[in-house]
Amino acid sequence: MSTLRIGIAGISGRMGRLLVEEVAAAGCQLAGGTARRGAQGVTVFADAAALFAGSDVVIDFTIASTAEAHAALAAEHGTPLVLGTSGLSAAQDAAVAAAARVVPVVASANFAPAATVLFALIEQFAAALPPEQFDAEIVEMHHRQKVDAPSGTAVMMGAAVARGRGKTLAEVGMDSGRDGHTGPRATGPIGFAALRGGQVVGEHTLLFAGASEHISLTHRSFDRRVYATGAVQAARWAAGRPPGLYSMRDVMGVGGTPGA
Ligand SMILES: NC(=O)C1=CN([C@@H]2O[C@H](COP(=O)(O)OP(=O)(O)OC[C@H]3O[C@@H](n4cnc5c(N)ncnc54)[C@H](OP(=O)(O)O)[C@@H]3O)[C@@H](O)[C@H]2O)C=CC1
Ligand SMILES: O=C(O)C1=N[C@H](C(=O)O)C[C@H](O)C1
Repeated sequence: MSTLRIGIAGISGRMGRLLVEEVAAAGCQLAGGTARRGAQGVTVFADAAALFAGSDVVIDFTIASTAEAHAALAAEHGTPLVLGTSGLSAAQDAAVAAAARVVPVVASANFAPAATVLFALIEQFAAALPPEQFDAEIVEMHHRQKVDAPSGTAVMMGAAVARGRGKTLAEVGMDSGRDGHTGPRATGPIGFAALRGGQVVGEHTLLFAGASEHISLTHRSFDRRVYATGAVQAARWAAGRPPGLYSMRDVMGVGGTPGA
C-alpha cells in the first residue's frame, strides 16, 4: 500500500506549520501546500488546483473566503477534504455540503479530542436542562490574531445545545455581542461573548444559568498541536471513505450527528 500524500492549504500558517510536523509524525507523505506569501522548506504548489490534483487528501486551515473554491476543487479532483477553517457563512457551508455529495469531507471547527467529546456531552446536558429554566451562554477567548467571532467552536457548542433541545441553532437564535440598552434577556436564544487578547490558544465555557444554580462546562487548549494531530487523524480516516459530510465525532466514533 502506498503512503498517503497529504496536502496542506495554508501551509505557512500557525496551524499549517504544525500540520507539516504531524503529517511526518503519522508516517504520511507531505505532498506540499499553498500559502499566499510562500513558505520555506516545503513544496509550495502554484495554486490550489495543483494542490488538490497532487494530493490524496487535503487539510485546509486557511480563511473562510477560500472555502467555496477549495470545496469545488475537492469535488472536481475527487480529493477528500479535511476542513478546519472557522467562520464560514451559510453560503460557504452550503458549498462544502455540496462537495461532500461527491467526496468525503470531514469538517470541524475543533479537531481536539476532548472538545469533540464535549460536543456530545453538551447535547445531553441541554436535553436535561429546559430553556425556560436554564439560559445558555457561551464565552470564548482567543489570541489577538484571530479574525472571526464568535469562534467556530463556540458556534458548534451552541449548535449542540440547540440539538439537545430538539432544534437547530438558527431556530433557537444567537444573541451575539450585546451592547447598549438591550432590554431583558429573551428565553431561548443562546448568548455569545468573544474575548480577544494575548496568545490564548483557545478557551470556551458554556454556562447553563438557572435561577438558583449554574452549571459551567469549560474546554481549554494549551497547545494548538492538539488540533493538528486530530486533523491528520481525520485525513487518514477520510481516505477511501464514501462521499459524505463527516465530523470529528464520526472519526472518533463519539456518535451523534455532525457538528455545525
Ligand atoms: N478546526 C480546528 O481545530 C482549528 C481551526 N482553526 C482555524 O483555522 C484557520 C487558520 O488558523 P491559523 O493557522 O491560526 O491562521 P493563520 O493566519 O496563521 O494561517 C492561515 C493560512 O492561510 C493562508 N491564507 C490566508 N488567506 C488566504 C487566501 N485568501 N488564500 C489562500 N491562503 C490564504 C495564509 O497564508 P499567508 O500566511 O501566506 O498569508 C496562512 O498560511 C482559522 O479559521 C482558525 O479559526 C485554528 C485552530 C484549530
Ligand atoms: O483561530 C483559532 O486559533 C482557533 N480556532 C478554532 C475556532 O474558531 O473555534 C478552534 C480553536 O478555538 C482555535
